[in-house]
Amino acid sequence: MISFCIYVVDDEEFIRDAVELNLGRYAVFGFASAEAAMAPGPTPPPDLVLLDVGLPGLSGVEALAPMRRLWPRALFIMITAYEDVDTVVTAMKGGAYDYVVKPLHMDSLKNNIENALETLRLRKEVSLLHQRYLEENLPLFIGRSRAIQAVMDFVGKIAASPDAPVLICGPTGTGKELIAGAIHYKSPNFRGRLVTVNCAAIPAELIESELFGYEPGAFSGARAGGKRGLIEEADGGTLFLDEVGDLSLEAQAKLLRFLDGGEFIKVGSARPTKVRARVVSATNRDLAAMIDQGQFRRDLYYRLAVTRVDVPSLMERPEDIEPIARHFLVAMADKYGKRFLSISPEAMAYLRGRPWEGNVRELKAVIERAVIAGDGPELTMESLRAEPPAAPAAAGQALPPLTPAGLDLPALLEGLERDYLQQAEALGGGSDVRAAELLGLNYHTFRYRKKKLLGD
Ligand SMILES: Nc1ncnc2c1ncn2[C@@H]1O[C@H](COP(=O)(O)OP(=O)(O)OP(=O)(O)O)[C@@H](O)[C@H]1O
Repeated sequence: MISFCIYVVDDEEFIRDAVELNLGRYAVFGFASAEAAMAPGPTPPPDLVLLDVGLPGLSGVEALAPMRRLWPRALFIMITAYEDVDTVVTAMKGGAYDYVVKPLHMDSLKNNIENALETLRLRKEVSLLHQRYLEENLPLFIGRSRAIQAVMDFVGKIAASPDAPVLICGPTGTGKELIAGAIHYKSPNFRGRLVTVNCAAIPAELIESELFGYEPGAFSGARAGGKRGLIEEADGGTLFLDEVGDLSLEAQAKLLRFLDGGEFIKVGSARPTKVRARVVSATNRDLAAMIDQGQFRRDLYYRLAVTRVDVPSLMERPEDIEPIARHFLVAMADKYGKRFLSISPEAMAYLRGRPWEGNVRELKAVIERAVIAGDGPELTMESLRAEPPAAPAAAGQALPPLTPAGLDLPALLEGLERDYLQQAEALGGGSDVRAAELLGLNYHTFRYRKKKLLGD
């Protein structure tokens, strides 16, 4: 059971005594003035404050703001001598939770108090759930370098302000998406959804309807029931714009309008829709150079980069290679049901010396391949040098003929695409750039398809 501390701030002693007497199961402390309640002392900070409006010295309404600063989690019930609408409105606007009118009737006061305590109980429960949810969902971000520790400190700080936009910059495979997830799950926005938009993978002509949605019948080919846009899906949560540097100038202008007012107009609608979501964006492109070349809007950059975090390449933080390699060794051994306990000194020296153009993603692929190839318990040079595993040959199999029974073309095409993606991954030897080339795909489209069909 959660125990609560209640302050009664009233200059009438019998009111303080009556509340204390009636709420004996809580820790109740009485004060004759606001100043006395706020003075440093041995009493614990309150969860609930019953605050008389007509106090000597600072009035209850005047004391509300400094008290809320002092005890930001507490709830306030104002006590007024008569139902003075102006005073009550001012107090409620100032953040009071409720009010009661004198003369006090203990039964109804108890009701007001129990309601407030129920709200506090729910808040505490939500915060415990958040804690548990964090333990289950928070991505594990490994790294002992000062640069990565600074990134983690930053994530902890930014999480507290749920509306501030964040721009994450850094080369491919450095964990930008992981950081976006950490920002979402650590902030109060965790109650809403984390919606990821891969800006590079959505064709320019579709970006508007994907982001903003459309009304029924907005254009020919539109779904009969209309469509909720991704921004709306992120209401109350986080909108993660991955590869934001790939947005067309037209889409940039529309996004800017949303960032300026929190409002947007769905295709085919006359009314604006309002959404509150934190916008986290990421890019591995040089936005400053793109601004100079007129490919990225400067005004949009400033709106996105209210706070900015730069993630260095793995080569710039070589001290992270070892812990990350060990982390993936454990994860991959678990995934493939193998027993790997260590990495040989020779293999570790090799890992430290590689250029890691694909950064952590490439390191992960190399460890995964070595675990598949080796037997354990030590990861050796031999398993690191092993050829990439052969990809399934299903793509080469004959396609089923179309018969009167019909076939599921989307599923068939998806299976075919999955096979080719796996083959390209294996042939690319851990480099997504090479794998994309092998399939004649733009790198970002490859990454998007791979994430969608293969899960990373
Ligand atoms: N510090 C880290 N600790 C553990 N895993 C990491 C770390 N950094 C990256 N990873 C892993 O590496 C892979 C690539 O990370 P992620 O997709 O977040 O990179 P990215 O910077 O968003 O890449 P891109 O710019 O190509 O989209 C993921 O599997 C991620 O879990």
